[in-house]
Amino acid sequence: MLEISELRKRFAGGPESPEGKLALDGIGFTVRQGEMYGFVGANGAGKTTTMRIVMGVLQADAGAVTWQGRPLTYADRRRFGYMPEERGLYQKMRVAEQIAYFGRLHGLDQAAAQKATDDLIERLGLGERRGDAVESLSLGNQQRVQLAVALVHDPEVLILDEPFSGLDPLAVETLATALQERCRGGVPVIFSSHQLDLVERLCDSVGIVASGRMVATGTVGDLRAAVGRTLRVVVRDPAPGWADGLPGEIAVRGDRHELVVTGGDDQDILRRAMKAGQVEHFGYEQPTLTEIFKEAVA
Ligand SMILES: Nc1ncnc2c1ncn2[C@@H]1O[C@H](COP(=O)(O)OP(=O)(O)OP(=O)(O)O)[C@@H](O)[C@H]1O
Repeated sequence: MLEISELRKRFAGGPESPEGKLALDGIGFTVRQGEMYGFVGANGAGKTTTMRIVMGVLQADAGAVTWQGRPLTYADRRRFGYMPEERGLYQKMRVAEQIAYFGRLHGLDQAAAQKATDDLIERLGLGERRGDAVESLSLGNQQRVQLAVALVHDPEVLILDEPFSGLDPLAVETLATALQERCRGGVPVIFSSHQLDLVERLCDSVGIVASGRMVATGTVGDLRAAVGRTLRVVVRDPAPGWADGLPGEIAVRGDRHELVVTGGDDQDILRRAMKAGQVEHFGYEQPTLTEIFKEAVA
């Protein structure tokens, strides 16, 4: 289990802002074996800083990161797989050579590094590009190589900073499948993303961070329950003002009015909708992660 508790980090300021920037103000969450954890938040919320602290690239001012119940060491981190936000491939090096090289850096012998490289090249669909220099690859293929580099030493934990950004749907599926396989093998996976639909689909648990603080964390189910379900009503060609005073938001699309409410007497709303026009839809819906996110950071 990877446990991140009460991380605080202030970056030093310049002459214009001598107080600096408080990037993390008590970030904490736990990721268990075989759990896929989505780390989400607006730009500048503190996700990259948190991941860098976990990987030892940055030092926290306070707080702790523990792995299997004891403080994380350099040796532990060598067994982790990391995809940094700034990426980190040698542009002139060829794909297969590069993946094997990172395997060696993580302590694999030549034969093991070669075998892991061949497996990953096959698994990530890089076969035709194995002899090409990284700089000649598309963004999506570079990202596949970046993931291969993070996976080559069969890591105990995976920490991935926006692994899906800029990828086409096929590359997203390839990467997602590779991560799910590792997860099924018991590896905790943390990834940050702004693609909330993807996070909702892939992750067991989610952490929402805003201005360096955790504003929500738990399973998507827990977060849904906290927000509560919404009632969506679509009425065609209704009388004007039919929804006045109801506790929700109304959107007008052509001759259709869509009302979304989180409270109120549903039977009363139904009666009013039927009186106002033709009711095309009336039903409760679970909030999406995007709605949960908006509510949490509001
Ligand atoms: N080296 C640094 N020096 C000064 N401030 C920094 C530094 N690194 C990050 N920050 C600031 O710390 C805050 C958190 O940044 P961080 O990169 O962790 O956010 P993020 O959630 O990863 O954002 P994004 O989604 O845009 O990648 C931001 O206000 C950022 O400007």
